[in-house]
Amino acid sequence: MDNGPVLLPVETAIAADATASQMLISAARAATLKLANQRDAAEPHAPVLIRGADSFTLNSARPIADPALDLANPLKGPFKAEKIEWHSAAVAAMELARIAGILPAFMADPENAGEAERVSATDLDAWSDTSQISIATRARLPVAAADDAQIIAFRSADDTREHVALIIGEQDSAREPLVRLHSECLTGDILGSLKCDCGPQLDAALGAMADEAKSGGWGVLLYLRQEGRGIGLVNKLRAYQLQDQGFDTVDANRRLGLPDEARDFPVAARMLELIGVRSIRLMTNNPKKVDALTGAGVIISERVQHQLPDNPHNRQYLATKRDRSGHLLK
Ligand SMILES: Nc1nc2c(ncn2[C@@H]2O[C@H](COP(=O)(O)OP(=O)(O)OP(=O)(O)O)[C@@H](O)[C@H]2O)c(=O)[nH]1
Ligand SMILES: [Zn+2]
Repeated sequence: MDNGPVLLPVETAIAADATASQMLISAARAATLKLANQRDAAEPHAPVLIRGADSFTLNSARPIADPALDLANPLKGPFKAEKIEWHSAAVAAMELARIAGILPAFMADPENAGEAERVSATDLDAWSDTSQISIATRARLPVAAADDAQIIAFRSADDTREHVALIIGEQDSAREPLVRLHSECLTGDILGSLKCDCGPQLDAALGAMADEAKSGGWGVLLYLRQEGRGIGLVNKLRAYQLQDQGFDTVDANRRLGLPDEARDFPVAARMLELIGVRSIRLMTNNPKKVDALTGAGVIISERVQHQLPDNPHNRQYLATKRDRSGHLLK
């Protein structure tokens, strides 16, 4: 890392013989490891540098990195937290781990780790620069909800995630479209998971847009490749495992040392801009989506409630949305 040491990600490292005297982990993880001088766990995604009595190996680092393994591996220690002289590099490393969808844990300045690839904290700025996003292609796409839909795919130079928009009905600049920002949820969208409300919300949004199109209006579904609110599929499933141990959605993410909300909504604003949409009616119960889009220059003339019936498996998830994440749910 520019202005910092070589950092070896514990989850994906293949250098079996690597050892290091220090590890970079999240403040949340440091709090769980009961470090005396840990950073304030109020910012669970913040970096903390730790040293143990012995050098870390990949085998000993893994249970330190992964809270989902805590029940099976009573933790070793003690560890002590040390001052980080390369703080901005450490913050960037935590963010890179989130974007890569891996556990935010690294061996610092490892031996026998092989060749390192140089990265810089400013690489992250290029990654989140929405002006890099452009329309890659469009095609007619008949879907179950509407057989005259059109799909638009987007690409960005520094981001491999391919976001898409589905346009239902005839685009009409004189009329505000009904818009839904849907964040990827493989478990809910594809497998019919009952743990969340994503699948029914997606179907209902497409249905509402089809109804709108029948009465001369139109709709835009933005399908954002920000699985698990931006922490990735594997980390979301780790959070599910922690939820089964009793943590709610917010605390499960935080315990993993990840933000409970890490989606970047400016991406959605840029997609709307590229389609030629400035003013919308937004289907959501989440006031933070409204604020984030408004902040990115989209005019929201109306928030359309988008609440679906609950089930015994997602009742707690929805209650957490309402009680801890500020969703306007009845
Ligand atoms: N980390 C994490 N992500 C989850 C969990 N359950 C669902 N998700 C993700 O949450 C995202 C869905 O959120 P959305 O339906 O867009 O909505 P929202 O911000 O809650 O608000 P609405 O617009 O009102 O639906 C998807 O990316 C899911 O993968 C969970 O338990 N943990
Ligand atoms: Zn879901």
